[in-house]
Amino acid sequence: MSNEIILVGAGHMGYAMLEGWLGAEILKPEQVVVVEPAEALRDRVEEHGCAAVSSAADLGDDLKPQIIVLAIKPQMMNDILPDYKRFGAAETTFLSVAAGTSIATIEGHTGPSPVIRVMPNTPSAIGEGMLGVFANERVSDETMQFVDQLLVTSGDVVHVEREEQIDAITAISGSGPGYVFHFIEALTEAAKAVGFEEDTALLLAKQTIYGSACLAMESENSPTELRKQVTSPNGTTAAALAVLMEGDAMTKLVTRAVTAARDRAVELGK
Ligand SMILES: NC(=O)c1ccc[n+]([C@@H]2O[C@H](COP(=O)([O-])OP(=O)(O)OC[C@H]3O[C@@H](n4cnc5c(N)ncnc54)[C@H](O)[C@@H]3O)[C@@H](O)[C@H]2O)c1
Ligand code: PRO
Repeated sequence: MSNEIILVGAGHMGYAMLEGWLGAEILKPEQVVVVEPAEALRDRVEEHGCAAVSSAADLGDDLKPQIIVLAIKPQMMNDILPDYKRFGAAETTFLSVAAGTSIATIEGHTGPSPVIRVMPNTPSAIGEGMLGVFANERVSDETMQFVDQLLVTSGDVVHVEREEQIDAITAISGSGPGYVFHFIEALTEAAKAVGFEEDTALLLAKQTIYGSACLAMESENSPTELRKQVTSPNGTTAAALAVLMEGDAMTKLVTRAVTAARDRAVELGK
């Protein structure tokens, strides 16, 4: 079996994953062909030694890829997928990272095909991603093993049993970095409000989130226990948490946000 991969879209997500795969030497540059209309983004992948073309029409007639990675916007799927119909109903597996787009939508264009949905996140760019995976029954064990090998170079991988769980993963870990970056923004603004310059405020916020995330990963204690260890009775943390936890405010707000993201993923799939 060949390991040839066509990567459709080398934007934020497509490029982040490609860098991980090449960096971990799971793939050699000559095994990947990238389809990307933006010239600057083609140049970027060509610097890694990958071939890059601007449209599917420029792909060779004799190409028989093992995997086509779809890293394009969900709103573009219906326009772009017909260009890949010729690879459908063959040995090619379609791997989509698009939010919302269902396997049924993809097979609507390609015909019955092996399809894997992966929901990565942007920390995949530095190998610290969280990735959810769902594969249809047409995906062979051999291809799934190979794809898992690729995906672990981007971070932690969980397989889910039902396709709709990918929408829920999208709302937690797919979009999650956006929530965390917003919390960094908020903490930075708060640091400025209590008197720090921008640079120091940003450092205080980023290192606090980074250190806390590392401790949560490394410690055997739960986040609840770790929170209690920070919180002296009648102390400073207690004063702040009284604001954030009043009426479960933070949990309710985050749950509303996650539900909105999950609902949007469902909507994008329609
Ligand atoms: N960015 C994230 O955090 C994230 C996380 C998980 C999943 N995703 C999913 O990844 C997908 C891509 O998102 P992104 O953030 O990388 O967007 P992006 O805009 O950075 O990348 C999309 C790329 O597709 C290219 N493109 C447009 N038309 C094309 C065509 N006809 N053929 C090939 N390429 C074409 C664009 O030039 C662009 O570089 C989306 O479906 C999104 O839901 C994104
Ligand atoms: N970025 C994509 C979006 O916002 C999908 C998850 C993260 O739609």
